[in-house]
Order: sequence, then structure tokens, then C-alpha cells
Amino acid sequence: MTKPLWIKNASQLVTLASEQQGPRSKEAMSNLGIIENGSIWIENGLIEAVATTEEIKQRYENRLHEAEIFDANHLLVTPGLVDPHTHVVYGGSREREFEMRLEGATYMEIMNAGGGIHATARMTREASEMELFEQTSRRLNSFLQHGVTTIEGKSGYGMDLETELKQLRVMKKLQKEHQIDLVPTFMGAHAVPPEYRGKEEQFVDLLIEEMLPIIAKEKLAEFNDVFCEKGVYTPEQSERILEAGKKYGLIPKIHADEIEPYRGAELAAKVGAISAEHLLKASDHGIEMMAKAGVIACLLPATALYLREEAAKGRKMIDAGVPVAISTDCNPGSSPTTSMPLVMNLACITMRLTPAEALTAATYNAACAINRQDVAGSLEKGKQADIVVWNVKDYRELQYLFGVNHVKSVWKKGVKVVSNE
Ligand SMILES: N=CN[C@@H](CCC(=O)O)C(=O)O
Ligand SMILES: [Zn+2]
Repeated sequence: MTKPLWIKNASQLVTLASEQQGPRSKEAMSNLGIIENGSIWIENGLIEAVATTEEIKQRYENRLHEAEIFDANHLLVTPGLVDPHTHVVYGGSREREFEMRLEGATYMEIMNAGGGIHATARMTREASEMELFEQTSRRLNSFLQHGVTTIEGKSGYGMDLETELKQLRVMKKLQKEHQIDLVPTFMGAHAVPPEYRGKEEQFVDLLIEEMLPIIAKEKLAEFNDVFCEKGVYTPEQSERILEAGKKYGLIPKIHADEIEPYRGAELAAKVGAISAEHLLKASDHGIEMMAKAGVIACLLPATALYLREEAAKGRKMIDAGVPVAISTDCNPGSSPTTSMPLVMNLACITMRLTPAEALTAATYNAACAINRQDVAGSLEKGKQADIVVWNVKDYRELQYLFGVNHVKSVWKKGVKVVSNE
């Protein structure tokens, strides 16, 4: 039994607690459940009570002497941030492509010429499991430094069985050995491997008949994702892959309508995807269908900025009743960042989310997008004590004072993992 932990004197304790279950949309995204001068009592890594400092003091009067006490000193306290979309396991880097894009090449031109995802696939195939483990581990440390305590990670830089398994096994090892919670997604359909150009259907067959059964048998993934995009996988091929994954218990996710409108949002609703990603070019009809089906829009404003594209219509989606989550999309090509605070800021500036909506999108709704809403995303009794103390007093300052890492301390399951004091 570890000592109880008491975090007291938060200027604002942003709990995001709510009676409502499931992803939040419309006005519900603005209810942060703030407790002024708040306090949290933690036992064995789990939240036991959330209330004002005075209430907790009275309730635990007889046990205060045995607790470890952290005085937040009138600073902001929030749940650990959740990043529901990353490609964090990869080899090599692509800084030359960054220059090429500044010189005028587009993301798809680079990819079709054998760069982009293909370049990272080559470097990931060459990297040993140990190298991938170490490189990814460093990135996960950086996520923690930015207040992120749970992330999703995708395979997809192999697109052959061996390398896809290597990426997923690295994630499995990291789940055991790294403090961050890492939720695995299989994304064998991230690009069409060069050897299958013009024979896409054969690759889809291989993915369905050979890769999915092994991944399911070894329990290496919870979600199944597809890059549904013109020149990559068609909506029909994407549907086949996602429906096949469902038979193995893998929940569908879709990279949809990123570069061109391609009925990706519509497909997400049709297959009952938990989330649809990017959506820069999603149609109004697709947005409407997502709202009806309750598909979470996982928006990636750092990627849009990095590719110098117009951001997704986040404001419009929330107003239309789509629950919105946000993410770094951490990857070596279109968004090499681990900063969710930056993403919250961009969500406000480029998609006109309010600071409260951006915080909901980076915590509770993000947890819903990876099925972790029962353990993460809000500060409520029984949930993991994943907590961030920030060097600001008001939650709006997180988005307002941009480009600065305001993290002071981070706890993961009640254990302090970052201390910038
Ligand atoms: N768009 C497809 N996949 C990734 C990018 C991967 C890469 O460029 O390496 C994304 O979500 O942005
Ligand atoms: Zn992605």
C-alpha cells in the first residue's frame, strides 16, 4: 500500500466531470466542471475524491498526517491530456521533405515519387526492434513533458507483415515498460506498398487474409485504421478492410478526406467508426452523417498548418453536433510534434474552438476516441490519477499564452513522472 496523495489548492481544478456518458458535442463541450480552490485525494494510483480543498481537508481529517501532500499553490490543475492519433513508432526522419515542400512540392507528389510514408517505411524496416523501442521511448518522454499521459499509436510504416508486427510488438513492450499509456492501432493500409502498385486489391486481400488474423490472435491492436484517400485506398477498399477488422474485434478508424473530398466522412458513419481523422475536406453531408452516427471527428490542426492547408471546419462540426477530439498526429512527415498544448492553441486559432472546447477535445473526447473514457480524460472518483499542474492559473491561459510549455508537474497513476519545479 502506497501513501495516499493529496493535491491541494488548485486555483481551478478542471475535472470535466459530467453525468453524461460518451463523447460530448455542442454545449456539453464547454462544461469543464471547474472547482475553484480544488483538491484531489488519491489512493493507490486512483482518484478517491475530488472537491474543494476545504471539503477534502474535513473529509480526510484523520488521515492527513499519513498523506503525501502536494501544494498546487493556486495554479491550474487538469486531467492528463490524451492524444488519440499518433504515428509515434518510426525509424529515421524526413527534414529534406520539409524543405522540398517549402520549395513547392506537395505531400502527395513526394509520396508518389517514393518519399513520404514510403521513405519512413524503408527506414522503419531497417531499424531494429531495440532502436525503434528507444527512439519511441524518447518521444513518449516528450509527450509526458507536454502533459500527455495517454496516447494512441499506429503501425503502418511497414506494410509488410514483419515490420507491421515489429511496430506493434514495440508498442506492446512500451505498454509494459513506459509510464505513458499507449493504445495500439493496426494501420497496414497506410499506403500502397510500391510492389503492389496497380495490384491494390491483392494487397487488400493479403492484409485481410494474412495480417489481420495474426494481429488479432496476438492481441496486438484494438483499432484498425485505413488511409482512405484518392490515390491511396478507395472508399470501397477501405470499407472491406474495416469490415474485415470488425470480424476480429478491431474497432474502425479512418484517415478521411484529408487531401481531397472522397466520401471518407460518409464511410466512417456507414461502418460505425469510433472516429474519423483529419477531415479537412469533409463534405457537409459527411459531417451530418457523422453527427447522426456519433462518430468522433479527430482533428489535427498541427498537420494542416505544417502542410500549409486550411484547417478542418472544427467550429462547424461542433455546431452540427459532431463530438470533436484533437491530436498531434505525431509523425515524421506532416506533423513532427509531441505538443498537445500547441494543438489546443491551433484548435482555437485555426478552427475557432473556444479554449473550453479545445480542452474537452484534448481530454475527455480524446479518451472517448480511443475507448479510454472509463479510466482517463477527466478527474472523477475511480479513474486513474493522471494529473497535470500547470504554471498558469486559468485554463484559458493554456491556449492564450502559446508556444510555451506551461507544464509544472505530471502524475501518471498517482506517480509523479514530470517535475519542473
Ligand atoms: N495521412 C496519412 N498519414 C499520416 C502521415 C504519415 C506520414 O507522412 O508519414 C497522417 O495522418 O498525417
Ligand atoms: Zn495519421
